[in-house]
Amino acid sequence: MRILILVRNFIPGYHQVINGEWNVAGIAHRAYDLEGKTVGTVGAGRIGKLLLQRLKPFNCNLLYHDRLKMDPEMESQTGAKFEEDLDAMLPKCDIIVINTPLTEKTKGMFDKDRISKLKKGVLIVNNARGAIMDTQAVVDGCSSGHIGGYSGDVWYPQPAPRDHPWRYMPNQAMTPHISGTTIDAQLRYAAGVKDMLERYFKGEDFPPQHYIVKEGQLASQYQ
Ligand SMILES: NC(=O)C1=CN([C@@H]2O[C@H](COP(=O)(O)OP(=O)(O)OC[C@H]3O[C@@H](n4cnc5c(N)ncnc54)[C@H](O)[C@@H]3O)[C@@H](O)[C@H]2O)C=CC1
Repeated sequence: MRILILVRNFIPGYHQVINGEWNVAGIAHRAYDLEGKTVGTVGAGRIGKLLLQRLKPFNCNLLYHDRLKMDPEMESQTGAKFEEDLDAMLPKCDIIVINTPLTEKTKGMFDKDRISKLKKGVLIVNNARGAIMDTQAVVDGCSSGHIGGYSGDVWYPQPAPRDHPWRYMPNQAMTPHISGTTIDAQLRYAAGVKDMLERYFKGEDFPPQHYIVKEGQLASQYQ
């Protein structure tokens, strides 16, 4: 949703409607097709893989960077190419989507230097964690136009204070932290919590993917 909102320049069109305006050229000069664009995901775990599957019908050139290569079946199903070197992948991307956890390694991953090496006009979607970005570097990139659009629902800190600069930078399509909180998702959380509590009181282990810390050790994807 956020990729489409940015690539089609949706938000200014929505504001024109509210403001009683009608200026098609004012939207179109910054609107593009998603087809044919290079989209790279940083992180291809559960969400990154679902994203690649959903992007497949848009006929993009799909790239992914992760600590781990996906299984060959998923690679051939999505057509996504593995990029071992993050800094080799990023400058190829028209659109970058961040899907890694916040860890000691990903904190501040998108700093001024890294952003300066991205394609001019790059679109960035970050629903992962706000602190993966250097806040001011994103503001500067959006203000200069080096970043063509930034969208996400995660901020640092949260709740975002009224004077958080991402509220006021140009070309942003931000929301509060809403991605995981549909009514359907809340039913899944409730069922998941019930299942884990039942297992806990029976003295059973949880499914391995549900551990964040086990016996004092962070799960590998958070290290
Ligand atoms: N905005 C929201 O409402 C939500 C945000 N999230 C965020 O999205 C993140 C991803 O979620 P999932 O896909 O479920 O997690 P996941 O654990 O399935 O996938 C994370 C992937 O990131 C990779 N990774 C970790 N550190 C890396 C590094 N330094 N370099 C490259 N790759 C690295 C891991 O190998 C793994 O494949 C979560 O950690 C969470 O922060 C998740 C759900 C809702």
